[in-house]
Amino acid sequence: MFSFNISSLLFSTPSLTSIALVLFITFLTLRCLRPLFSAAATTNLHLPPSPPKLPIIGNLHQLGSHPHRSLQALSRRYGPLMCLHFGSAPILVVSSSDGARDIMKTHDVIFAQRPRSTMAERLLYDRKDLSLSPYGDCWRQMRSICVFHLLSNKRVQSFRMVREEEISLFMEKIEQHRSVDLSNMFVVLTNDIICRVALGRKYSEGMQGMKFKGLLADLIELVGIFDVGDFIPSLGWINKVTGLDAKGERVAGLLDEFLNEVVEEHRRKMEAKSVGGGGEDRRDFVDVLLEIQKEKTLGFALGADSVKALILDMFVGGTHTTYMLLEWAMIELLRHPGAMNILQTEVRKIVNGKPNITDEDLEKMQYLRAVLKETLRLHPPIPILPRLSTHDVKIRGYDIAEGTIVIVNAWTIGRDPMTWNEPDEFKPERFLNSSVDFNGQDFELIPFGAGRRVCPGKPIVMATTELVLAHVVSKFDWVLPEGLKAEDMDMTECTGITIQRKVHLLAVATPFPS
Ligand code: HEM
Repeated sequence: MFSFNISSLLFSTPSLTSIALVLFITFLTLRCLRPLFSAAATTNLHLPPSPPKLPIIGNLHQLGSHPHRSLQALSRRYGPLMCLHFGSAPILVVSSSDGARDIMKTHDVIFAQRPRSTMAERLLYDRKDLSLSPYGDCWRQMRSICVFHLLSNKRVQSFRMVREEEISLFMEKIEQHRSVDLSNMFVVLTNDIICRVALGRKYSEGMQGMKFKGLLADLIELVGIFDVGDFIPSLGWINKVTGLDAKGERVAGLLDEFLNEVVEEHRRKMEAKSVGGGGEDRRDFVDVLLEIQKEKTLGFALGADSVKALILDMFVGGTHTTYMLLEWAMIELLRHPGAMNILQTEVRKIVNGKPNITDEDLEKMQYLRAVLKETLRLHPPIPILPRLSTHDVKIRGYDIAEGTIVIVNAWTIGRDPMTWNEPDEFKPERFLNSSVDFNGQDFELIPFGAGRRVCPGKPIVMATTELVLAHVVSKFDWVLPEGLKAEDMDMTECTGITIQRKVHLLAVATPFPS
């Protein structure tokens, strides 16, 4: 996604070649002259070390197809705080837990902003959601809705039956087929759970289901896309030529249509006083948001676009990430039969043949929690965390200017040899007698981020993944398909800014006890 070739993009369309050439030369000239004017202002600044950069694109060419890995390699050379340029935009890359603490704790208010993304703003109602909302009153309101009304422990608890029903269907499918594509199955499971929790029902079958599935895939792809125009505005026109702008418009329009229908359906039910089948605990996210909107209980008006934007946040933040965590956990367990064995022994002993796994059972499963932590340390689904500085500030003696984009590389931090023993090895045991947690207080493990912008979805993630994994490993024994050895598993990651394995995880299940 990041490894594009600027010259081929510029000159691939013959009819635009001459315009492109003029723009290119004008921009290049301006770029070359600019340092002459700005040098005087910057000479007294103490800036972090920087790799040499190219005209126009800066260091973009160094990001490669796996930015978290390329940034790790660069940080080994230039240090845990380094300055890159994406086009002309300065980017501070943070690759140590100390640096992350400075950004996300000591100076959290200064870095509580997100960098702008034209595509994500188009899809998420011009930042009326939570994840892109500029830090301020509006963000605070969206955040409180998410933390207290949608994703609180109490609300997550209220959806236990949904999780149990979906997991039970998932287990039936495994029982029927035995030889399964676990990647696909985890995608369907996490989508179905979030659909029922957020929208009140599943959208996985029939034409409507197909349409929604396609739209969701487009949304996730587009939100994560690297938009060259955000960093080199004079090249923004490329998106028109490649069709990216048109695709963004089309997907935003279709999603809006879909969400309008969902909201209308919920309104009609509310008017008929049959919300979610009765009882406060059965309300889905749309019900809760419409009630807040109607009753103005929070002391501010919640706009129609904010309701739809928040729903999309739940899908963008909630589906892909949760499925990736489950997939990586199973990949690592299949590659490490010793760890799988310890986990199965723990879970089976606690479950003790009961059909259901309770919250009290999960509480006792320490190795299960250690497996999930170790998976998130090695494979944080969102490896690089974006922030933006709103003031000039000194970090570790370096001057960081207002408007600098900051990338905290959670992936590199999770594999820092100064912090972790054998950092590239999968060893859940390291967390058994350790107080290190991923709650945003321990900066050596920040898969959910930290500070004001920390992920609000952690309670629902843990409630879902612990229950799924406990079921999957206690009720079945697992092996790789015949002929595939654990050491030969292809661990190549997909290109892009999330960490996903390229090939699907196929595995064979045998019921336990057999
Ligand atoms: C394994 C699963 C997940 C992981 C690893 C994850 C990770 C993250 C990370 C790293 C951030 C940025 C934090 C920062 O900048 O400090 C974030 C933000 C966010 N996440 Fe998650 N997330 C997960 C699941 C979820 C779920 C299930 C939801 C909702 C249903 C969700 C909703 C959000 C939202 C709304 C934000 C933006 C918060 C803000 O800007 O104030 N996430 N997540």
